[in-house]
Amino acid sequence: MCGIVGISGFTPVNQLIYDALTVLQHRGQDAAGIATIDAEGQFRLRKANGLVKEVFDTRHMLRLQGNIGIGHVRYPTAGSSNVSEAQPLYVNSPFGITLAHNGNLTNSAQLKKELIQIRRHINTHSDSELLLNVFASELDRFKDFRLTKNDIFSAIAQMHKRIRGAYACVAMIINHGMVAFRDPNGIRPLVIGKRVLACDKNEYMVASESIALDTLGFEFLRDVTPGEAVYVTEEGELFTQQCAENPEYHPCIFEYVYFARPDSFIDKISVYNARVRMGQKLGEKIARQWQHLKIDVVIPIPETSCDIALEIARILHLPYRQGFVKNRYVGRTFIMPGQQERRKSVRRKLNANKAEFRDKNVLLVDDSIVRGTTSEQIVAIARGAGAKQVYFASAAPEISFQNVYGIDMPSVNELVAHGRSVNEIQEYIGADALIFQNLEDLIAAVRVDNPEITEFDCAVFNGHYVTKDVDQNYLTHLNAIRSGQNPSTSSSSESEHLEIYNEK
Ligand SMILES: O=P(O)(O)OC[C@H]1O[C@H](OP(=O)(O)OP(=O)(O)O)[C@H](O)[C@@H]1O
Ligand SMILES: NC(=O)CC[C@H](N)C(=O)O
Ligand SMILES: [Mg+2]
Repeated sequence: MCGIVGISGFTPVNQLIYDALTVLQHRGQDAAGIATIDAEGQFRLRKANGLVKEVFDTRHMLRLQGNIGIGHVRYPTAGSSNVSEAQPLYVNSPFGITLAHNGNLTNSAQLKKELIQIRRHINTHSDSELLLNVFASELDRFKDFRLTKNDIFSAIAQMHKRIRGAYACVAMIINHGMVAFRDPNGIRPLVIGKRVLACDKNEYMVASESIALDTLGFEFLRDVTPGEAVYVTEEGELFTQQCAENPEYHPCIFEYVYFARPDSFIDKISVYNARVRMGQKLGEKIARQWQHLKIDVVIPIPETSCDIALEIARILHLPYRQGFVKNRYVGRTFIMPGQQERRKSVRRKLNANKAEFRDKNVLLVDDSIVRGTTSEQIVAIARGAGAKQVYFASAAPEISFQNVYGIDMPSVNELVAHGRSVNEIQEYIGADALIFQNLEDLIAAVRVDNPEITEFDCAVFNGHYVTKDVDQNYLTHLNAIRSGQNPSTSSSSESEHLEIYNEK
């Protein structure tokens, strides 16, 4: 679940994009990158593996000159974690184009074949490189050196016909400006904002989450709608157009469960309110089904489940206690690459506050159980801290199906709920009782703020893929190519090499 940002302004954007990426860091911890266009019309680019604060030194920031730029934080879902697949990505034909992508394509093999046939070289296993080349090939159909806004919009309309999957993107075209677009199902989020300078000129910003606009002092204008494209010319003029033939609103429900920050609004829905309502629904289910259990205290598993657990405690009239202390210097474990790394990090990240567990029946609450990495260890930690009984509640239903739209769950074998009953999962994680949210309740909890959304992408829970192109063959193939894959990150020497190649 990567984070993307783009700013088209009249003042230097390097620091603004850096700040936006730090706010979007929770969406990707593997690599970060920024590209700008300088006063001579040249791209400046810096990208490497690592957190935003590790990737950009002062010397990089000084080189990232220009009043227009885009940025990316990466959580890989295709190819590898290698720095060659870090974003923004770049092509030099038919124009200099850089692009940053959040999502995952489902017809990559087909696109690659088509691109090779029209003599476009693909150098990595990144689906985003394919997407960029499809965009470039569609722009190549226009022979005038200067593209009009209609040319750009019709190139995106053609892309929507060729590309399947999830994609929220921001790009820059040399001599033209900034372009952003969202796939026809709106699976990944994208918002647009503006700020007005003292000289009365408008600067525009697009980002994965509204919090990036808040932090940078941009006014939230609206969500980019599914299938819609945004074009801000070099002169700062904004144009938007619907480019999909049959757009539908199917945002990914897992953004609300886990990915997005609680203070974001996605498609008019407050992520925080959605989580509180998840807590309410789950609390009510616990009250109905666990009357026989005597719970002493409700304890969240920081950080994402805190808002949910607080509401459960309120519904159950029980105390809420911070039984686990989170090490603030360890990032999100679920989006780390490799199971070994994820396992080790849970213990480094969370430690029990023993006084909250001793001789108590505790209800541990998490937003979701995916591979069971967190829950399995946390139940053992709670017991080690002296808990009598350890009950566990998940605010999301059982995750039994692969994700193909930008969450790294390519293999069902990794999912603890796949092929297991609730009792078996309970046994696997070592809890004394386990309860999951119902899918209808999760959907109801999220939908309240925006009833216009009739169907969310809930594929990980129900196996229904909204792009309608995902069949068992594809899922089996995905399982085979990415099962247990633990892509290595690049060495620092590789990264330096790339840096010299790309940077002024
Ligand atoms: O079953 P698993 O495979 O362990 O995945 C689920 C866990 O991972 C996430 O936490 P994470 O540490 O990524 O981030 P957080 O601090 O935002 O909760 C999520 O909130 C669950 O706690
Ligand atoms: N999580 C994402 O959005 C990943 C984007 C893209 N598929 C990549 O792997 O780089
Ligand atoms: Mg968590």
